Amino acid sequence: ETKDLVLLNCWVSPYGMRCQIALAEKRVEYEHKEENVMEKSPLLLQSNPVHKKIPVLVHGGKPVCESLVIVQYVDEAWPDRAPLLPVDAYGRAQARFWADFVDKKIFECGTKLWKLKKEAQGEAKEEFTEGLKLLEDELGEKKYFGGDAFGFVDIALVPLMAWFRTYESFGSFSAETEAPKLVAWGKRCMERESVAMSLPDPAKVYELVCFMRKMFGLE
Ligand SMILES: N[C@@H](CCC(=O)N[C@@H](CSO)C(=O)NCC(=O)O)C(=O)O
Repeated sequence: ETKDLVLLNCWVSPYGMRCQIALAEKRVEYEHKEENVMEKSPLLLQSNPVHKKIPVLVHGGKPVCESLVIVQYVDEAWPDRAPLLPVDAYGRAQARFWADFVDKKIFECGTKLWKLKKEAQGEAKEEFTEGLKLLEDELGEKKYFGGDAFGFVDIALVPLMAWFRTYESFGSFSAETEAPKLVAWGKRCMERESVAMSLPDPAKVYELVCFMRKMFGLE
């Protein structure tokens, strides 16, 4: 099982963290291959010729690309334990809707907070904090996004906890002020070993982003 399951990843990627959490929830062993996205390996280029991006899960030599697709694949390939998506069609549709929202309004937007100069950030910052508020409302008083069970939407969003410090710093906002319920939810998720073992130290993420900003001439 271990030899024929490989995750091509990069430790700082919130997308890769999703896959690590899903595999940990399923207690599935796999080989973690760290990629340097500035020097992509032949295996990565061959496994994801379309986007040439990590994460890629290679199962029995067959590549699965796109983090949310990988998480759903993991749920279906190991269906006998730790279900990640709800069983009913409507619950699955809602989970997919919010996971897609997280992609667009949190991570795609969040990237702009550190990749753009202050003056160009305006719209992205608006969209990001608006996204946080909508997620706060969606979570409400629930323990997790799916209710009492940790699941797909939680996995999609929780890598935010490793990036929040970086987004706050370059987006000049306070997570505690903008999204107190999300901060509390993030702490609850971090109590799960599958999450704690998959998320890097936020200070290390911040350090790398500062280095990348210098590399991109943003500082
Ligand atoms: N929609 C995809 C995004 C993956 C991605 O951006 N991967 C980045 C590293 S993490 O920011 C990546 O591989 N970038 C390499 C490149 O853009 O050349 C997913 O959900 O898997």
